[in-house]
Amino acid sequence: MNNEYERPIKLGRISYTNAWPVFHHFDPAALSFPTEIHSDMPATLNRKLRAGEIDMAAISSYAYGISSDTYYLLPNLSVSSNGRVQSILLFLKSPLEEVIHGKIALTTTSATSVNLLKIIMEKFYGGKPTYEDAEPSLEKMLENADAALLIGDHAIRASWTKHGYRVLDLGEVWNVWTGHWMTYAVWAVHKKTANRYPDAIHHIYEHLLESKNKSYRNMEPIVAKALSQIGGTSEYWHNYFATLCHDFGPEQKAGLQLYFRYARELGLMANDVELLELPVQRVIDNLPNCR
Ligand SMILES: C=C(OC1C=C(C(=O)O)C=C[C@H]1O)C(=O)O
Repeated sequence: MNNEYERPIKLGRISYTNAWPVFHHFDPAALSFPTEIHSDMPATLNRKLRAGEIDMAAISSYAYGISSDTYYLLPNLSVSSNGRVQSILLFLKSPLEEVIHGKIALTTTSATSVNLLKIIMEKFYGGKPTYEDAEPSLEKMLENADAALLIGDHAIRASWTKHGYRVLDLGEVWNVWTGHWMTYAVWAVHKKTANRYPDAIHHIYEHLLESKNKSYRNMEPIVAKALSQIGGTSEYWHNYFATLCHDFGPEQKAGLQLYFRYARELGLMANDVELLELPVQRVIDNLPNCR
């Protein structure tokens, strides 16, 4: 162990497939200092990062927004889409006109999408539904709700069942109403950790970016892993990873700032957000992957 570090750096990894292209080739053993990976659902990583139980993580963009003063963003990393995302889905048991004044069950794994849903329901559709947190299980959620929001692999698996419900893709609704990209997750690091261990944090960042670049040069290993762990078809996964974007450039930032503005207007968020990025020690090549 390098004596400069009194403790391991703790890195949170989203357990859903949407983050795999960034993490797949990331190997903590290749680093010259101890790094621990904490895999979890986004909402859990949001809480752990906020509490300082981990140092850096992929978290919900909403969770970044409400605590942006304590974090740096890792440049050029996000989970975004320009339209359909395929894994942020509202399943409608009742007609949309009823849902917007009815009851919606919300997965406990999300923060960005639950607030995106509120923006869509209240600002775009002029509704005022009631919301209820629920474990991510479609049939259970719909037992006493008019609609259910699922994200990530829970949404993907549910979309493959013969459920018979109408489905809204929130990435698509957002894009139709705003014309913007939507960013669901970002990579954040505590400023105090980054200031204390700048070399370590920069190194981890470099490895994450290299992992992403490698994934985008060849998505096959990630598709194969998704097939064996989740199921589905090779075509489905190639299409899913092509739909997502893992960069965080001007277009993604503009979409996210609009989301933050709408969240503030609805009282879902109190503060303005400055997207402050980790100062990089040297320029690292990024293989652009957003279309
Ligand atoms: C595209 C997705 O992005 C995500 C959505 C998140 C949220 O709603 O808080 C958080 C992280 C990502 O998992 C997804 O989960 O399907």
